[in-house]
Amino acid sequence: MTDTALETFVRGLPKAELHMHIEGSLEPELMFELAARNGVTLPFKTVDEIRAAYAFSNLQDFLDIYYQGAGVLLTAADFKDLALAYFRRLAADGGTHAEIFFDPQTHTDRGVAFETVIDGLVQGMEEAERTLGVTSKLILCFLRHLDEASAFATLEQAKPHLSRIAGVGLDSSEVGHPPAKFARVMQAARDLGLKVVAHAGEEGPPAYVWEAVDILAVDRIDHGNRALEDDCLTARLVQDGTTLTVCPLSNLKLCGVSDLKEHPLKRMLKLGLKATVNSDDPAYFGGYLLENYVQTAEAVGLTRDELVTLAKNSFTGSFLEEAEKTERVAAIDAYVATH
Ligand SMILES: Nc1ncnc2[nH]cnc12
Ligand SMILES: [Zn+2]
Repeated sequence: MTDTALETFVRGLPKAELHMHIEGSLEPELMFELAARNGVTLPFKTVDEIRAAYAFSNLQDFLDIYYQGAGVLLTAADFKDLALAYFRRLAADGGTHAEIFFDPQTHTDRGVAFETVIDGLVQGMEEAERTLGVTSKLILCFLRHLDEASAFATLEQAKPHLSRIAGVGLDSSEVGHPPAKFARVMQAARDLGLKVVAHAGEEGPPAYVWEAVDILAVDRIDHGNRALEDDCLTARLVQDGTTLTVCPLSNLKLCGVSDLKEHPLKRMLKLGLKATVNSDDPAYFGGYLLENYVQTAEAVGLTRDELVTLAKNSFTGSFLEEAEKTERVAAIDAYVATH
């Protein structure tokens, strides 16, 4: 396939995104607009100055600037605008469903009410479904650099809103904060009927992926790249059919791989792992969903069949109802039969 044929094919392929932090979709332009609207002073004067600051050598480098950027989000309207901007980009990329992460502690710790965050996001999600036909679910992430008590307090705040939350996750600084630190709060979330996911093996060792699997009994692993260092763990993930939400451009920007050509996505598929493609924090990592597919396909030489597998995995690995998954996969088959 030529570059444009590849892009056209993937754009038309129905796809879900399962790993995207809504705060990580805050583009510099919207950051300035919200800063002006809310009277927040940014340490940058121009959009170009912000983009120039997006040179990271590891996860922590990125997180420092990402938490600072989120400081412009104050009202429900801000969260709604943020969500809608993301859904418009996703729809333009041929995305039809998203399961988005949000980090309540980033906001409640600076005095923004949990309700403000979730009300705004849900308004954006509802409008996106109405106007763009994009469906979505919310995954509440606990910040793993904070303690268990803070995670429990956040789960308590979430209780009146459980009908709007599909699951809980673990994000932020991985190394030094293993999944076991959150075993009890993740179990409490599961007891409330929530799905459980966790970032693991992004920078952390295979032992953290084992903990996510054995201690948290996760429904999906977010990233999972370093699981490949352990054959036994890889075999377990294949056997369990665990979905990995892989984020190639994020891995490149945070120096998990030094060149996209070295990205393990194709290897994961060949090993039988149920990998998906995702953008993680698209405003910071230089590409939304389509760019992640296309740039990775070009770099590692994904076949048309592999692209179709990735798109199907994004629905079968989602938290949609089984009947809905079947319909979404049928839509992919219908597209592939005619393109
Ligand atoms: N890639 C990532 N890893 C961990 N925490 C995050 N929060 C936002 N993006 C993240
Ligand atoms: Zn992430």
